[in-house]
Amino acid sequence: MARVPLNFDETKPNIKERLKALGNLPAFLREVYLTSPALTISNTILRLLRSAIPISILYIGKLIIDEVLVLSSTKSDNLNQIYLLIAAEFGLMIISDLLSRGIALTDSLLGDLFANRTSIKLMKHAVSLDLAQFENATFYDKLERARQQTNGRTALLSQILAQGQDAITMGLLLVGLVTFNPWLIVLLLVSVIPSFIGEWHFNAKSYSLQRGWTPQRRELDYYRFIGASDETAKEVKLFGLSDFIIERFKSLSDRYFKENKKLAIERASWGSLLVAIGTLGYFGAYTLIIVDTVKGIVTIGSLTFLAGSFRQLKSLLEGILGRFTSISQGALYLNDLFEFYQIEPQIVSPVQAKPFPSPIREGFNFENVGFKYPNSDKWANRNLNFVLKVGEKLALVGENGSGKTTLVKLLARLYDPDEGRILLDGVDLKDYNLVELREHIGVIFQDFQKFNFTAGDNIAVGDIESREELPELERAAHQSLADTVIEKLPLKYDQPLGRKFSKGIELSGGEWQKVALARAYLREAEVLILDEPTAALDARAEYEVFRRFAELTKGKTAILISHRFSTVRMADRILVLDKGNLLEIGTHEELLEKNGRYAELFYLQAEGYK
Ligand SMILES: Nc1ncnc2c1ncn2[C@@H]1O[C@H](COP(=O)(O)OP(=O)(O)OP(=O)(O)O)[C@@H](O)[C@H]1O
Repeated sequence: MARVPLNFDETKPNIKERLKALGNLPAFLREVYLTSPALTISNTILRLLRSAIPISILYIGKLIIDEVLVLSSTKSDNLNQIYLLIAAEFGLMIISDLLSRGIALTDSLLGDLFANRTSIKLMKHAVSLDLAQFENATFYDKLERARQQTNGRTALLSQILAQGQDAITMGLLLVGLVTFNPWLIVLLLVSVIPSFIGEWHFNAKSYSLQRGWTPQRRELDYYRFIGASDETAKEVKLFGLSDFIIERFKSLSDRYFKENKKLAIERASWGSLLVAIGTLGYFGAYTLIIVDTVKGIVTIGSLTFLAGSFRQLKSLLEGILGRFTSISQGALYLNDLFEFYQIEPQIVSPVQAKPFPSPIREGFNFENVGFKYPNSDKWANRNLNFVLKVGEKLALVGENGSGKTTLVKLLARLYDPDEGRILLDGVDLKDYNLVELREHIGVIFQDFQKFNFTAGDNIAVGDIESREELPELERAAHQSLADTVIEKLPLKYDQPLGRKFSKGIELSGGEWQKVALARAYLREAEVLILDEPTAALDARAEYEVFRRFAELTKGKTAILISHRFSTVRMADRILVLDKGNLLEIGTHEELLEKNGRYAELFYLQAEGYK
């Protein structure tokens, strides 16, 4: 979707920039049309028809009054013409109501569909972006503002369509007015322009305020969430954090309220003054029409027609100008949405991507790999040189923060190295098809997601294509010991897990871990990565998991991260990381013999168990 580039301080757009943002509207309308061509066309036709109603009603009203005057002055009792006109007026009223309802209906249907379509597009785009982009606060501000656009823009749509409709109605009324007295146009402008200028000015201020407050609004949402959520309730209660969180929420929301209040008061005061000026213009026009009637320049019927037209024109013009400012404000908000769509992922498949080498022949080769997180100056991994042979089980060991998880994130191309490269069968990982690469690597992270889905779906997320294949799910559950957990659930594989929705059952940490582990087994991946998969398991379960792991991953390449040496020693080789650097690598025996860090940590833990 095209977007008008805005090179300015976007929190304080000036008039030119705001007009420029209107350039977003064609792209927006195109999106609306694509949402439902049938509804968009129906809505447009209904509005076109509806726009001719006001002048028709007014004109028939004029004809009725003139006819009444003729009849009463000639003392005629032939009322046929009058009855016909009244019937026509009645018919128009009914049609007008039907059209308005049709417009409201198509508006709301189109609005709902558009909001859904935008939400889906937003989710699709968000998931295509890099993890690195999610680690940036500015990105979250953009995402937040874009998300607001999904519902907020429904109103914009009705406004744009109503604008077109009112413009046509106004054009027709204006023709009538000009025919009688061109001066009325000048008075009309005097009666609406002052309040338009006021609206324009205050809408700009309100936009700046809203936009400038995006980070704080996110913060408020965060306090609202941690202050009242099942995920945080335990700690909030035990640590007695409620008052602390409420106080932070209160002080921030009070500041927001004060700023909003100041603007609202300013707006109301100026608004009253500007409307008074406008009313003066309105009464000027009214006087002019009355004087013309008294002088006999126009008929009494025309007096009612003109006064009615003028009143309607005034409110239409006010509506159009007022709406114009909110449409231009809406167009500025659209920038946020289109800007979000324009964020491009950096980690992508190359144009001529190589297929994943299935089966892998040699393995991975880390060549001087270094990586810093985007928001950090510290190397999370540096100078990594080692080979992970196909079929090998490699354990990663190291203190907290030594770079173990980062290493596997690089392997799965969640990030790309800043230095050096990772080769798979002699080819840079970046040259492979990204989707295939991720399909062939099964990773279970220590902070795996506990989805509030059914137990079956919680396993199926490992390979969502096999969601309907119960035997496959059962196989994976058996391999990861999750079957013992699921057997005890009343609804078995159909049991909703988590507490967010009704009928949901919460599992213990270890039970969740078994379910998550099944995801890795479900996916027939050639490379399996388990990042502290057993941290929450009891000793017996851990032993059993690893006995099976060794069997199940025969011939597969696997990486295992663990702080438990009983687990680690089952690996073919062990890589010890220290502050992101490779300190030692070798078999359990070799490293013990070396008597370095591994041996030190191993004996330290063994000591603890004595
Ligand atoms: N998303 C991130 N943004 C910035 N820095 C990060 C991020 N994730 C990790 N780090 C930093 O990178 C370093 C390595 O982290 P990593 O998660 O790889 O360690 P780890 O060895 O897996 O630790 P643990 O044993 O605690 O799981 C740490 O210093 C950490 O603070």
